[in-house]
Amino acid sequence: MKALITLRTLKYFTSKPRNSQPFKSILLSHFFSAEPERNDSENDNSDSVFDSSHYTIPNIDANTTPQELTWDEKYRRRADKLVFGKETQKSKLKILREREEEERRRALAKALLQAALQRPDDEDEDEVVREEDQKSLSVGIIGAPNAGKSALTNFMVGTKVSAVSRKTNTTIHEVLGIMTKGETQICFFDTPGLALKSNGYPYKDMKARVDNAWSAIDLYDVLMVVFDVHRHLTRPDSRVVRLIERVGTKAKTNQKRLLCINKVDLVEKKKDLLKVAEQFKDLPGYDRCFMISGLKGAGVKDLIKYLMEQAVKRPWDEDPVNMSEEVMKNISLEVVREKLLDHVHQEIPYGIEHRLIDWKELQDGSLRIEQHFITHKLSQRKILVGKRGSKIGRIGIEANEELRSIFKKEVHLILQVRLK
Ligand SMILES: Nc1nc2c(ncn2[C@@H]2O[C@H](COP(=O)(O)OP(=O)(O)OP(=O)(O)O)[C@@H](O)[C@H]2O)c(=O)[nH]1
Repeated sequence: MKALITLRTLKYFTSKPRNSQPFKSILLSHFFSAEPERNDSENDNSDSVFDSSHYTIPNIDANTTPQELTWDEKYRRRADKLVFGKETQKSKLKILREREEEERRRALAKALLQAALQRPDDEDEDEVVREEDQKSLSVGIIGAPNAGKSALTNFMVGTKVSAVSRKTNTTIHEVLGIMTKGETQICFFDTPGLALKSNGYPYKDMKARVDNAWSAIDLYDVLMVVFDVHRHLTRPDSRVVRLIERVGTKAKTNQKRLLCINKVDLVEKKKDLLKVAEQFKDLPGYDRCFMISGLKGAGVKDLIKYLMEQAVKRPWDEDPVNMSEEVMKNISLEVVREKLLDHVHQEIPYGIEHRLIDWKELQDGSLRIEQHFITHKLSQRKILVGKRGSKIGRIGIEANEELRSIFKKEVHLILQVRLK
């Protein structure tokens, strides 16, 4: 009888709606971690590969309806009657129905939550704007490492375009983020963090990287300097003030420059913010100063409004409905990199080569993405792979789930850790 109850309980969970997968995931992960220990030799690559098809990933489709129970109701009633008697059978069925109802309620609540979280701008997406009506603006975002450039870009664009993490210099290349609203399209360029000496000029060893960033900034219609006000109030850095001053003194008459005093949410005493505003109020070369929190969104609406007003009549650079493949590829790299940084706390991610190896749209509309981490140290490979592939597996599961929700399609992510 116990066996029958267990069987029925298991059957209940496995016949639950698709959006209640975590239980299955727990089961699978338990089975996975119970695998016999394998030999982690240099040539044994089996545990260094994460393949999303081996894992169950929660379905995020809001329209998912609970699946029907697969066991025929007639046989269920007969079996329950024989085993439990009439009354018990009724109450068991009642419990099952209540659970189903609860699942349905949860699915509905989730769908409502998703609808509420959707940006109102999404309504504009299907509108076709004639080329002669289109307006464009290019915005370069510049600032000291960790100032919050990536978080602000992500907030404005609405998708993950840049890896956000607690470590500095996480932005490894320029990533384009696009915001299209009505007739206006704004392209954001996220520049790598600039490390500066106290005179406001770059260190020699960083020169190539920094020169790149500096030479690009003249090309933008608007240049936004992002500045971490919390850091300024707690651990002031003269290099950052010099960076702000230096950008202001660069002569370029038709380029608008903005100062974004960021992370205001971290400042407890608001009068401290006034002091900072006072300090920068007569700064030459800047058109506007905004107090914002790029992470929480405070003040970002005003900033976007200002940017929309600066847009000029010029055809859009990007198709607003379909993300260009190049942007999607960058997003896939950034999302995986962000998960890597979340799970590997040592400095090693910076020494590891991270490459997109394959990108294919499959016949069923899903995406097959293969990325490799390449290292020349066996010790680094071991850290990345984790015990019996647990670390690379976790990175893969989380990245896969996020990519599915960004691209709104099935993603088959394959990650591999290789030795050079
Ligand atoms: N509280 C708070 N934290 C923020 C805000 N903006 C960014 N952060 C955090 O600050 C850290 C750095 O943010 P990033 O967006 O990666 O900074 P970045 O300027 O792009 O950094 P680099 O890539 O190193 O140049 C992350 O931990 C963010 O979550 C903000 O407005 N408020």
